[in-house]
Amino acid sequence: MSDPVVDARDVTYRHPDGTVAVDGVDLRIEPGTRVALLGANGAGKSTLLQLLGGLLDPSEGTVRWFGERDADVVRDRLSVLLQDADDYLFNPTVREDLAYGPRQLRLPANEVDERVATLAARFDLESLLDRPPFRLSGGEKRRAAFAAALSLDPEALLLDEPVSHLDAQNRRRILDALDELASEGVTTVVATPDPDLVPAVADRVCLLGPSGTVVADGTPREILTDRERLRAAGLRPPTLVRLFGDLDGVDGEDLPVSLSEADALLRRWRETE
Ligand SMILES: Nc1ncnc2c1ncn2[C@@H]1O[C@H](COP(=O)(O)OP(=O)(O)OP(=O)(O)O)[C@@H](O)[C@H]1O
Repeated sequence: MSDPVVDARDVTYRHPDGTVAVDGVDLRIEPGTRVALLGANGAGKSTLLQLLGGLLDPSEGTVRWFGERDADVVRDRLSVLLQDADDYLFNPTVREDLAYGPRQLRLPANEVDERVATLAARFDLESLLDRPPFRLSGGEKRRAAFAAALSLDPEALLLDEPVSHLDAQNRRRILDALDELASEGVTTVVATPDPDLVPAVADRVCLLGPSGTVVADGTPREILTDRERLRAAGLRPPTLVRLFGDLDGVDGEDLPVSLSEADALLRRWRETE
């Protein structure tokens, strides 16, 4: 069996002022899985994502990536996209930002150009390639940063709130890209405070409690229909669960947690009318 993409054991992160942001987390992420780290603001999602991505060293515990103890050895196999797009756009043009990673890997020039062209087409960046990143809108920057994170063709992608504050079209583009990556077998980990987003991006949900611990780990259905547990974690159940869960006779496996499940349920009702 192949090594897990990430294997975190009893990981704790303490800020210099003593604040414990992540507390004793055990988390093993298998290749090809889609995981959501779901938690309220301040729950420790960003800190945990940075620990899992090797950008922060744990105060206690260990993290291994593909079986390795040194994150630098696997840097080109795993990309992390944090919330601030500006962190990923530091070259004079978008084109150079997309080419930066592949050049670092010393890929031949024609392959670098090919990767840039493919990413530009995938994220609708063609007309922006020769612009300086600081002349892009917020949504365009997010698309460019996402493309830059994919420029190394990583086996795993860890993203912090990838669709927050995006309009419907940009949101759709990012979600389509995540679907495509999943179908290619890329492992994705998405940190989000939004239970409504979870069914679109994950098959497994790690629910963070208010104090940096993982309080539940299960399928979207198991986690998103557990209203009590979500409330204890400072979150509201997803809209669909609140809407359909209050109707008589809709419970258990019938309760839709995704739009496609809600659509199927509505169709069944229409047929039996
Ligand atoms: N530099 C810091 N010094 C001390 N405590 C910090 C620092 N940065 C974050 N924290 C604390 O660490 C905890 C976890 O923060 P983190 O940013 O990981 O949470 P989050 O779940 O990503 O939140 P959000 O959804 O608001 O982005 C919070 O209690 C926060 O106040």
